[in-house]
Amino acid sequence: MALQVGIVGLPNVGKSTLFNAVSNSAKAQASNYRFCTIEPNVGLVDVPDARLMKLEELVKPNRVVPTTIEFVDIAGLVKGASKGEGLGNKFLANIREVDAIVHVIRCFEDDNILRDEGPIHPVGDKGIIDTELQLKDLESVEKKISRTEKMAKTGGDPKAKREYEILKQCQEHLEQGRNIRELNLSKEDSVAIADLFLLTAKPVLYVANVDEASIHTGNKFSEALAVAAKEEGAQVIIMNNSIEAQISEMEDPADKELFLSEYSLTEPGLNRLIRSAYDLLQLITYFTAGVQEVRAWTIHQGWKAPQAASVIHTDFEKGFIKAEVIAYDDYVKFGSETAARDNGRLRIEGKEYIVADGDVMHFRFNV
Ligand SMILES: Nc1ncnc2c1ncn2[C@@H]1O[C@H](COP(=O)(O)OP(=O)(O)OP(=O)(O)O)[C@@H](O)[C@H]1O
Ligand SMILES: [Mg+2]
Repeated sequence: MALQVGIVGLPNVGKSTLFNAVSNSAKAQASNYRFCTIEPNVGLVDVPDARLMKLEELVKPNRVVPTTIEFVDIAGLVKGASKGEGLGNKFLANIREVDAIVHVIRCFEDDNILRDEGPIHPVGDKGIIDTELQLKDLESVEKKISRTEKMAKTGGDPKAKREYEILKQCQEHLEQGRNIRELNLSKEDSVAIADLFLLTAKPVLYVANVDEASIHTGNKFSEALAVAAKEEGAQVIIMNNSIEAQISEMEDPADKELFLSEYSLTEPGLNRLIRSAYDLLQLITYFTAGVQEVRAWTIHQGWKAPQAASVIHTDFEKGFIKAEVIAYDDYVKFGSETAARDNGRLRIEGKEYIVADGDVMHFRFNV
């Protein structure tokens, strides 16, 4: 289950620079870390997780497999993109099925970097992109309304009627220039629009792409953006995409350390971004740890043990018997599975167990 994140924004705001940072950072890792470019604009990267490194140290496995996240870079959207202006429209389809959106906003001044929208204006820029995504969604909603209208109005099916009501509600909301995610539709009601993959229903986080001097403090632009983002309960990550791209190009870890310390950074901003995307999607990680392989797996918060097992193999879910679980902290405290077991810290859990972030799991199953 690779989580997919789509990068959107106006032209020339630093989207591809961010994407290159993402792609390079994976390439520059040790050889047992994977990178593949699925398409020129889709990059699969490892999710940085210090716990995985710790488990590697303790278990000394043949290989370590992090969990991954996919980034999709699209061409800059311009005003009118939803109606086919610019290149963006063609690519909007690419982000239909992403799980979350990272919206990059230019928060740096540089006269050499072309900008068609006048002085730097993060909130205005956010508005332009929001509008394009809303118009695109409106198109999808209206198409479905015209498809289902007759049935909802003439048929006696209450489900079709309810769906129609929700669609109308979405239409009205979009026409008012608002995003679908604000509607907070119930799980049940979301079903009515699930097949539309609405862009403004997806969770969003903002990257304030700031100038070098502002990476720790932010600047007046990122502050204005933060106010607007707060209104919609969204997070803003302050970073400098050019610096990120430079960090990611360095292959020698010592060079990287030095570069980071020159900027008084303890880690790349990219790590913060990836972790925030994880939180945004309410994902958690559990581990499997054996001498062959130490591996991180991504699941949704609240998943029970059999469902968690299914990301390894569907047979694990079907034939699930029980799970042996050691909390990450216990594993580290006692240093090995055996020691944790000897100290009574290995639990046997059944089908109803809700997996916790960091659990080290071993599944027993029938085939
Ligand atoms: N924080 C920053 N400070 C200064 N320059 C930056 C910063 N981030 C990116 N740039 C520069 O801005 C230019 C545009 O960046 P990039 O190509 O990543 O934009 P883009 O959003 O992908 O544009 P497009 O929509 O045209 O694909 C590049 O020259 C890049 O080096
Ligand atoms: Mg680009």
